Amino acid sequence: MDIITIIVLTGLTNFTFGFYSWQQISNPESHYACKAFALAQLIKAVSFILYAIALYQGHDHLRLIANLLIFIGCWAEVRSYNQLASAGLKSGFLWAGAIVSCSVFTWFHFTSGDGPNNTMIVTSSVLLVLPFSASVYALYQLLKQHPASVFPRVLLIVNAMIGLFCLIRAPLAASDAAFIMTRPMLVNQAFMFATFILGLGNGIGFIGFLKERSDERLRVRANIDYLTGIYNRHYFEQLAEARIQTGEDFTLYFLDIDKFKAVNDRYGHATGDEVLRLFGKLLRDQQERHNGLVGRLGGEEFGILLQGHNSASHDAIIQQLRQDFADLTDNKLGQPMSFSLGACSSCDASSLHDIMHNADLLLYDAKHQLGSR
Ligand SMILES: Nc1nc2c(ncn2[C@@H]2O[C@H](COP(=O)(O)OP(=O)(O)OP(=O)(O)O)[C@@H](O)[C@H]2O)c(=O)[nH]1
Repeated sequence: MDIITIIVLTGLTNFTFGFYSWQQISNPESHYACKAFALAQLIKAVSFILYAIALYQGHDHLRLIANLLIFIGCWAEVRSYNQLASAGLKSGFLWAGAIVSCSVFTWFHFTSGDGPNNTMIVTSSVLLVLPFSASVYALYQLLKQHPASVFPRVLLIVNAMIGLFCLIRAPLAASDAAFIMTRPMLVNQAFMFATFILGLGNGIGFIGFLKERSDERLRVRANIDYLTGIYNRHYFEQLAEARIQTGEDFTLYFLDIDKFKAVNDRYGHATGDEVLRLFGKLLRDQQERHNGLVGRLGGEEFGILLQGHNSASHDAIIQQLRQDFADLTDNKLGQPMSFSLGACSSCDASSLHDIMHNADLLLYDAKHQLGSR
């Protein structure tokens, strides 16, 4: 395919992904790296279109502008990957990279004679190795953080591939004075095709990664109680049902904080929230220690599922929970708080519904006794 056609296609690809990413900036589920990525793609889109025009018309200064925009676009892309992976590359380094690349290229442009020539190809190839290496570094960090995701791998492969291509192209161009972009050479066509694949891979990899990330966040949010950070009722029941299906023996405890309304009334709703968070954290610690399952069932009512039947070990766990909750609330409010509970084991009922119903009745009895005291 004609090299100018490939360049135009590359520009259009960058434009498409840039436009889409730009629209995603205002999406609250998006990542802040989206802005740098969108800018990078749009800058590269403009640069490739200008480059195609410059080569077509033999316009030297337009070719210079297009090349400078490519450097800026590549460094902006490094910035987006750096933000996405929190890779720790300093902002000053990225700015310096862009400024040095543009300055060196401009100097060679004016000293290497008119028209496209091999010096310019060597210069641009060498200068592009640095941003691609920095991108590879940041994307490697991203891959380490998300080893199960295919998208960081795609990004890493296309950026490493084009960086390697630049490394190979530089000595090839240096050894051949006739090595110019407008000459229909296989290496040039292959390089531009690789650039097209890079544009495609970057767009698919970046947008795919953001989509995967936002899906995961939504999934977590749908299952987690926003205040306490433990599972919500719906997900708690789902996981408990799954344990029934596998035939696991367990005991379900319903816990309801006593006199909670008085905390709200006396100290305010924010303090009430903090007590709930604190209780949620205590339960989560138990979940981690005992491979249990905990959830907020609503208001100041919580569920804890412990493996096995009611036993001395369960009593010890509940006792520890009571003690920790009393100590923490005593410290915070100057009065120890407690909770009532009702329990039912999986061998005393045939369905989750019945287990929960029994536990609820026993909790109700416990509350009733507390009220009549
Ligand atoms: N701060 C806060 N309060 C909540 C939340 N959800 C429910 N509540 C409050 O929890 C209180 C529950 O009141 P009650 O059902 O009377 O419970 P209680 O005061 O603990 O009484 P007993 O259970 O009988 O000991 C109500 O005042 C609700 O407004 C929440 O997310 N945050």
